[in-house]
Amino acid sequence: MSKVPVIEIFGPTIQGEGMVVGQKTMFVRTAGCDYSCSWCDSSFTWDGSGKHLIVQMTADEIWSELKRLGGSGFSFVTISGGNPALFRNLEALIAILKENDIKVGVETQGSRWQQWLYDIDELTISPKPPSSGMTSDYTVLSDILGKLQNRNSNQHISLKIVVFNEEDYAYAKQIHLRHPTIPFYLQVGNDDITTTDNALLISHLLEKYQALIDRVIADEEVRDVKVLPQLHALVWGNKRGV
Ligand SMILES: C[S@@+](CC[C@H](N)C(=O)[O-])C[C@H]1O[C@@H](n2cnc3c(N)ncnc32)[C@H](O)[C@@H]1O
Ligand SMILES: Nc1nc2[nH]cc(C(=O)O)c2c(=O)[nH]1
Ligand code: SF4
Ligand SMILES: [Mg+2]
Repeated sequence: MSKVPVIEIFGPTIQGEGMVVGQKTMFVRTAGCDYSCSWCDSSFTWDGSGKHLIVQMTADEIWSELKRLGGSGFSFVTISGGNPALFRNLEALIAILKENDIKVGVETQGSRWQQWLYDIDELTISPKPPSSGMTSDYTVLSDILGKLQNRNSNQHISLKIVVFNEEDYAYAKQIHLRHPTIPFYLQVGNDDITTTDNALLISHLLEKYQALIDRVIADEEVRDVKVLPQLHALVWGNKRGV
């Protein structure tokens, strides 16, 4: 049976970001990314520092681990990474989750296409702004968004862009204006991804959140937008596996 490199499986926790923020969910995090964002809060998935944690797993093995950790106490699984869209083989896991009436969320940056993206219930596409150091391939992004437009109405897609500065804001706005019908989320960038001083981090992130809200309030051209912090960072700081 085909395998996928998994670096962590955890939960139940809550989805801390984006369109289903607050949702009780399990997480499956794949290893490896085609990007290397300067501020990636999950760089251990691709920079070698988490190499010893990577396990090649079949879909059945992943499902068993999800049940071992979550028992019968979950109905939602979020697949993140790294970039999970690097792996065609995830189709087997998604099939098992569907068979068991589990809703599936995916976090990906919109740089790679997979057929199984058609089957995701809550799909977050998160193109990367200039501060990441990455450059977006707009052709690939538009192609992916175009393909996903006609899925059935109980499947949802959103664009979620992390903002660290004014240039990032301009980038996010441009993406939104190119794809005005896709639900648009702005997320506060965490610029201190190593601190263990939660009180300091949380007050800092709340200040950043306020600044991002103020930016949106002042912008008459950006109307249909949701502005969110990373809720998990406000609750647990930079802790991993939550
Ligand atoms: C770690 S990524 C994994 C999935 C996929 N590679 C992606 O970037 O969408 C999950 C989410 O965390 C966001 N993220 C990563 N580092 C962050 C940071 N320092 N502050 C805020 N959000 C961050 C990403 O933009 C993405 O939306
Ligand atoms: N609670 C929680 N919510 C999250 N939303 C997106 C995450 C990610 O790293 O992809 C994440 C995460 O790592 N934890
Ligand atoms: S695309 Fe996602 S996982 Fe990859 S480096 Fe950027 S934030 Fe990290
Ligand atoms: Mg994260």
